[in-house]
Amino acid sequence: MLSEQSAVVTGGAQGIGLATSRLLLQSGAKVAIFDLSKDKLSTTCDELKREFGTDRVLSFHCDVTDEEQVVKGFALTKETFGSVDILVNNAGITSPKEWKKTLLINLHAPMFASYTAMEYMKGSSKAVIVNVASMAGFCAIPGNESYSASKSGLIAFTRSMAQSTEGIRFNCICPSYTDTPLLGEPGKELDSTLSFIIEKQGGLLKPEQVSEGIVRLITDASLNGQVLKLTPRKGFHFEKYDSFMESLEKL
Ligand SMILES: NC(=O)C1=CN([C@@H]2O[C@H](COP(=O)(O)OP(=O)(O)OC[C@H]3O[C@@H](n4cnc5c(N)ncnc54)[C@H](O)[C@@H]3O)[C@@H](O)[C@H]2O)C=CC1
Ligand SMILES: CCCCCC(=O)/C=C/C=C\C/C=C\C/C=C\CCCC(=O)O
Repeated sequence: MLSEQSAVVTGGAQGIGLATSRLLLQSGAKVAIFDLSKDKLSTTCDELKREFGTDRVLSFHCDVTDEEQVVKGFALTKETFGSVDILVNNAGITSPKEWKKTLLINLHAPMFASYTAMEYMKGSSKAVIVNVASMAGFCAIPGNESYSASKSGLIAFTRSMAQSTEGIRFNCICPSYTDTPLLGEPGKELDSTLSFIIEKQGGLLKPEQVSEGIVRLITDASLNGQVLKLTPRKGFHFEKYDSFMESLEKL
């Protein structure tokens, strides 16, 4: 399905990014993983190389907020795989006290990576960028304003780019709480408020469910500017929007 295509997945060393990298590889793509955690990146990429072949996996250690490193990563991906066709902006953090860092990683970095990728995607007939936002972009989390704002911003960025960019599709996915290390150390009991919230949402999603949605947004060429929500109760459902012109008429 995705053979001859090459993808960059940021934050692909674990969680949703790892599930996405694996599904992309299973679908035939070559995958470059950009991640900050040297150890996890190395363990994950070794495992994926054993499973899918050394020539289909590229490991790139970087901080997505370091613009110079990100440009190097795209250049290396193009040099190694011959093209850059797919970008999944997945790396993200939640850290209520570090609001500037949260905005830098969750919003500024995906925007910079998208602008950079667009340069490397020239000549690709299948170029697509998927941003991993969150239901927090719709349901603002009390006390976690930087996270919620970063995800609302990422949704707006995606929709705006989709309307103004020729030849590259932009979509985003908005999962609710998903079972990954982002929510707490694996194996450790979750914080009681978080456990209560997760019970309210109907349980946790699995990273593999989210990756299925991401790959759908990549492979279905009819999808552009789409915001795909995913929750335990409703499953996949697209947010419905008026066009910009229709919105103006309703102001
Ligand atoms: N787990 C959840 O409940 C949900 C997560 N999301 C979003 O999904 C995305 C992935 O999250 P998870 O897999 O849950 O998180 P995770 O914490 O399990 O994985 C995030 C990965 O990103 C990497 N990373 C973090 N900062 C980085 C940086 N500055 N540069 C490069 N790599 C960096 C980490 O090393 C890690 O490998 C995030 O954008 C998150 O906001 C969205 C909805 C729900
Ligand atoms: C419905 C929103 C789903 C957002 C899921 C997501 O993207 C991941 C977020 C990760 C962490 C949020 C952390 C903690 C939330 C815990 C407490 C909120 C406090 C609520 C309150 O005090 O009322």
